Amino acid sequence: MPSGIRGGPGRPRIPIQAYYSSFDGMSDTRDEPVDASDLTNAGAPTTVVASPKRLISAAAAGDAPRKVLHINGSFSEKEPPTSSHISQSDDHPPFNPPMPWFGIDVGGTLVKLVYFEPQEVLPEDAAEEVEQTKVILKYLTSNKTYGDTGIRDVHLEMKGVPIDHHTGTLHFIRFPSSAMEKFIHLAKAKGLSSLNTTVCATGGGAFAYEKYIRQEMKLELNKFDELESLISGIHYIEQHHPEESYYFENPLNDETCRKVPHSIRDLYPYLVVNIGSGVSVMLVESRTKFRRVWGTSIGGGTFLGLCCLLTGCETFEEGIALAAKGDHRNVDKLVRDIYGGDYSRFDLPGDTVASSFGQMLDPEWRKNAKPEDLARAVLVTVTNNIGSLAMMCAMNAKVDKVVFLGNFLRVNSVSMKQLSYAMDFWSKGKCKALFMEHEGYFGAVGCLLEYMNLGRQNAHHGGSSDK
Ligand SMILES: Nc1ncnc2c1ncn2[C@@H]1O[C@H](COP(=O)(O)OP(=O)(O)OP(=O)(O)O)[C@@H](O)[C@H]1O
Ligand SMILES: CC(C)(CO)[C@@H](O)C(=O)NCCC(=O)O
Repeated sequence: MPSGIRGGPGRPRIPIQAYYSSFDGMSDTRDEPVDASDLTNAGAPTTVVASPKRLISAAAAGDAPRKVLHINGSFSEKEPPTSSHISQSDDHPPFNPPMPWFGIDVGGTLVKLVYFEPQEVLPEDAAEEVEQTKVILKYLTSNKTYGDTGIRDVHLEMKGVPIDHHTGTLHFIRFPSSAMEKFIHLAKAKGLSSLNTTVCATGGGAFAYEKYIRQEMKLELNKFDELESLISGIHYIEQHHPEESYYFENPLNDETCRKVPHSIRDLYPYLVVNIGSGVSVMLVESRTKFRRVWGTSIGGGTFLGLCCLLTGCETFEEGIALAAKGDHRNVDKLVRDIYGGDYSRFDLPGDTVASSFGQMLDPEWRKNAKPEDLARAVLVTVTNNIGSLAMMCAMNAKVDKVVFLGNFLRVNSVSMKQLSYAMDFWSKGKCKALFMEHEGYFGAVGCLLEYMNLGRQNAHHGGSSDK
């Protein structure tokens, strides 16, 4: 069986279309059909690739395969192969996809770009590619900000990490999705489109900007499912960053609260609640098996949108800073505002929110509510709603670990602590809220892994949804 091709005995197979290209020089490819029903006959020496452009850059790098197998289709209906199917120890020859090596996740609010800088000396005979890559590398790594809105999260950088046969540094960069067109022009100006490369992208924007990217940059675009990328990114980062996941001990006590590292490796099953613009909830049952079980439109975008509307703030950071010093009790109606105390019969303490924004029907309360109180009330409303949804999904799936991710949690310890407290309170201590340091970058990491695998497989499939 050629390296990277996995079927797995007993799994249902669906048709695969395949053909060989004989490769005799810089631009000569000839297609020969093969019997795709028996890939074990594929013969040696074969490398599986996705893009004819790769052939040309492989020739430039001096590692062109004699024959190339192009595959369209899936390997199995139930378990599509992803980067996570291919372990670091797979016995296959080193494969170098064209540089630069990055994955990009174009979300509803933010674009996340993860760039892999290899430690190794780049091959001499790919001089042009290397030179251009160096220009891009220098631009990315010598700056911490790009234009008006691009930011490199230096504190998240990961050094000495392996991807496939390479070791290097992962850089984490983000900018608003509204700057996507500007980014495309900047990338073009930095010479990205002159490289023989394929761009791998995930997130809704990979679809929305597909035509524009193809037109402007004349690059091949490979789109990957955002949730599949997210899950494989989680597995990868968890494996290579020792204190990635953690929980909060004593979340609501400022003096004793502390972050406690807690690995989620092989702790299946667990829920992943990704809080981006909207919220997706996934049940992860094994390294290769997950499904989207629920979602809600009341997410990070809701917080930011309502916060801008109610307080006049302009940025997420401003909104979070306001919320941090506000008091939601000046806006929300509590159980004790209705009962005069606890509603003991059903275990509802008096300080539980009975009605979010419930005091705002009174003109006097409205007059007294400060912008920071309103910001806090929006944050509490959105966070509580996500928490109770996560709790119901956890109960339904009978899991006791819920991993909360997404950029809504960036610089937002208020929500993380509140989620920790709420999960613990509602589950009577049975359910634990976990968090991860690389918050919103997992989709982009998964996409990078797909890119690094592009040479060995050409699969693109999403998880299922049973909402
Ligand atoms: N600098 C920022 N600018 C805007 N929003 C931010 C910023 N930092 C954190 N956020 C929060 O993160 C959310 C976006 O999170 P994330 O990047 O994970 O999702 P997305 O990919 O843009 O959205 P989706 O997955 O729904 O398409 C915003 O809605 C906001 O609440
Ligand atoms: C549409 C996506 C998946 C885009 O990332 C996300 O914003 C989301 O899960 N929104 C919630 C949609 C819903 O299930 O109601």
